[in-house]
Amino acid sequence: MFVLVVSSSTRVEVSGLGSMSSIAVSYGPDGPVFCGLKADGSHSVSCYGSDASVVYGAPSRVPLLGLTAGSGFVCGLLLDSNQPYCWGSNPYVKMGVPQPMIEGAAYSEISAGDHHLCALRKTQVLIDCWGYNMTASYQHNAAISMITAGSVFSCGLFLRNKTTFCWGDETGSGVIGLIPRNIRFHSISAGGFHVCGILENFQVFCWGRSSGLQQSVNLAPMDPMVAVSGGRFHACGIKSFNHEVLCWGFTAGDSVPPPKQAKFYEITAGDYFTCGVLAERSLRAVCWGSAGPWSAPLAVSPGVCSTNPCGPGYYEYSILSNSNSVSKLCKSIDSRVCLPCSVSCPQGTLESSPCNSSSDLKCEFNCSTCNSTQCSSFCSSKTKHKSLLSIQLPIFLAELVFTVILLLSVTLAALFYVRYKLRNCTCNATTSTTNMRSRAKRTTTTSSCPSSNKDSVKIMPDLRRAQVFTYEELEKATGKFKEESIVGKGSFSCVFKGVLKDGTVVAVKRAIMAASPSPEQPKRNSKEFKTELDLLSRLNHAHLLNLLGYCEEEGERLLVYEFMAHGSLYQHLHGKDPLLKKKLDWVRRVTIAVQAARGIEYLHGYACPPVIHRDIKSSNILIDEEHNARVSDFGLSLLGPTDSSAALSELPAGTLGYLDPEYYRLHYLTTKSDVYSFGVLLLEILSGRKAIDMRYEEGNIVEWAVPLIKCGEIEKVLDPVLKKPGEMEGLRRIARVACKCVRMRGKERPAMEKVTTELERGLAMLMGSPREEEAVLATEVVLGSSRMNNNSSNNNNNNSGSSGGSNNRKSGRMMEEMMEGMRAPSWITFPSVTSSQRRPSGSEVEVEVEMEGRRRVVVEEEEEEEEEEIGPASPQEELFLQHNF
Ligand SMILES: Nc1ncnc2c1ncn2[C@@H]1O[C@H](COP(=O)(O)OP(=O)(O)OP(=O)(O)O)[C@@H](O)[C@H]1O
Repeated sequence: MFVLVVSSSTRVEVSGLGSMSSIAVSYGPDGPVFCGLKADGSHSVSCYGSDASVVYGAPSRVPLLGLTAGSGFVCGLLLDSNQPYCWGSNPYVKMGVPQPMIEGAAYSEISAGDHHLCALRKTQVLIDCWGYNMTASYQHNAAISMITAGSVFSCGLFLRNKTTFCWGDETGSGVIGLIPRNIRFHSISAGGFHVCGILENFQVFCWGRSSGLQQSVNLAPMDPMVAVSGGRFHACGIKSFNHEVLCWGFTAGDSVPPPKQAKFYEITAGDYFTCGVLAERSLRAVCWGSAGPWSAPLAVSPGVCSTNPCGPGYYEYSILSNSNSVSKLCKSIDSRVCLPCSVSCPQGTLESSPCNSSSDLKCEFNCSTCNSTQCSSFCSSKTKHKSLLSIQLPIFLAELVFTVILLLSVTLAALFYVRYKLRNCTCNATTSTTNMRSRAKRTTTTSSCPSSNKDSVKIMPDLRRAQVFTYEELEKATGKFKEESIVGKGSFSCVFKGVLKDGTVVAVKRAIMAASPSPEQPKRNSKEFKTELDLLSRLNHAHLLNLLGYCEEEGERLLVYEFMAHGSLYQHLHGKDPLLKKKLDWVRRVTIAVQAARGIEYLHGYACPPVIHRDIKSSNILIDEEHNARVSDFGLSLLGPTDSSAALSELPAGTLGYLDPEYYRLHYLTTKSDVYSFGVLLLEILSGRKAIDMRYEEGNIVEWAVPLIKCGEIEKVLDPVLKKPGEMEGLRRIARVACKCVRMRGKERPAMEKVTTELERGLAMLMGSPREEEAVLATEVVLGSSRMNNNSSNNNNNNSGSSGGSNNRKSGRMMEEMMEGMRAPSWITFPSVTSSQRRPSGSEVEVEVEMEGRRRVVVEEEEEEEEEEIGPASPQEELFLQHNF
């Protein structure tokens, strides 16, 4: 039966910049993060977004009652002890349980502002606050029903007389002086510099100062609301009439509007970003506003669990799961989520069943007074349905059976045909592999990319290598994309581990999709998906992540990669397990750096036109089963101009801390922007610190490490968890090259090939090579296992005895042994596959180019790069860095 659940309600809900809810949005310099309590009764939290300290710091196994968030941090109310627990980073709020914590204190509600957190004691007359300008206990004479926090202030609502009170910093907001003394509220929700409340007639009233903005947040719409939530300069509410969201106040230019015609149970706002739980069976969360993740691939609880019975005007939320049992949202049997009842049906509809303790009011169209197309189609389908049942049912059933049989036979025939075709394909596998290899070989040998004849040497898109998977196959492989299969999350995607039918272990990257067809985000996801698919199917290198296939079905976009058993370098350096970091000794770290450098060098030097990755960072360096590094995540990559020294004018994209200042400031993008990011990565590897880590006085790794390295104090930079190596020269060399990579001017940074050479020498010294110049070769054998073209070295390499695949494998094993501490007895040098392919610098070189079936020799000249010392940053540059990082 058609059921329409709409209309106004007797109860109101609030959650805002910092009110407690089942969902929360943190904001701040590292971007917004959405966190939500899962709808599976576990009370565990999951977070999605760009601020790694919030996303990865979330206590996913600790049960929480509710959430609130501020600038760069999220806090949950612990289910067991009723004390707050915060994670993320904020200089004013202590992460973990905030301190000082009064022994035995138990709280019923928490609410966070920009840099503070307040909690209402269960006794309801005492509020404890922690953080910027607010650390104190506030005693009241009357019971308080709820609290909420704005940017630098907090407010509460008295239970009995329903008036409000606020405290904290009045500057900028004026909320304290402007409190409406005689107005009674159902509830209140503070935003950045304002407070909005729902009056007893369900209309919204806001006060505060809107900082001179034209779209004043104080001008709330007239529509009655069941929930309201305040952002920095805006507020959003759920309309009581149809549960759709309405936002008002200031919105940034690039803002995604709230989804149209979507109904919500709950909403919460960050600063310029708002999220809500959809009032549908999926209980998905969707977000809108500026930046951020646009939806979360999990069901989120529509409200906070309470031990109190749902009073009059509420109904207990329950939903039938697939197995027809009621799915549980709360851990304890005595707890429940109470949602407000709708009290009347919208115009043109009639009440079909009233709100009771277990279900909301249900309405359906009144077929006798139909005046909308929606109503007409509902009524006509109802009539048709009736007549079908009475007259046409037997015919309909016969037709149905016939169609099913027909479909089954067609499907079976198709299946047999595909199987037959596939059986025929198996014997061609070697041939196609050989073809692939020869294609890859061509890719490498066309490295010089001469501008005179650029079209003829371009790598043509070749999507044949990427297999097309069906959604069903990947769903099966990942156990229906279950939570336990998630191995990582990015800002716009979730990565799942999966096992294909043939036993291949794969990583499946699933784009997090916007529920609303907002103009910007789906385009962006789709663009990143296409870029990654297009680039990865053209590129082939031992140190680039291999794409196995993709699936694009009904709006789902999935990429399938080789599975990287040891996760990302970020997880090793900054993950929860400190042992992982310790295990990554100097040789392993530098090995990973060399391998990543090789992958990037390939993108810059051999792909034609060159590829600029634009998002080099430790979470995009993955580590495979054999501990080899692979560069991943080509979603932001761009094809550069054929002349690799020329620049593109692109709006900056990437990750803060790794972004090239020249690109960030001037939108001047060249391959040297990747060199800058790689320099930051090198400093991260050497120091074990994050690119930006606000726990330190100097939070920016470049600002902190470069002066120390330049003063010769490299020991102060090296990761304290590792013992200093006996021979420091290798690491010194690497630190120096890192400094060169992060020079302010792109032109002054070395090209990737130089960086790789320097790193290889550093690694050789670290491993005790007697002669640094020779040492390069030994590492290349380990690191440069050229899966792409095992024999391509023959072109330029005279010493071909060890360049074959088996020798590579053998030497790879030997190196692995060495890396495991079982070093080979003496220094071993092998001719290098990779260096022979590399475009040499500083001399006249001959590069063989194969074009249109003909071979020709291109003579290329390159200038020797000057090895100048790193000059100090100019005052303007320093100012720029301080300002931006
Ligand atoms: N092929 C893979 N094998 C194993 N783990 C993977 C694989 N690809 C990605 N991951 C894991 O998933 C995480 C997320 O990857 P993803 O590329 O989506 O995002 P990211 O680069 O970390 O972040 P962002 O998208 O914000 O730049 C990675 O950091 C890594 O831990």
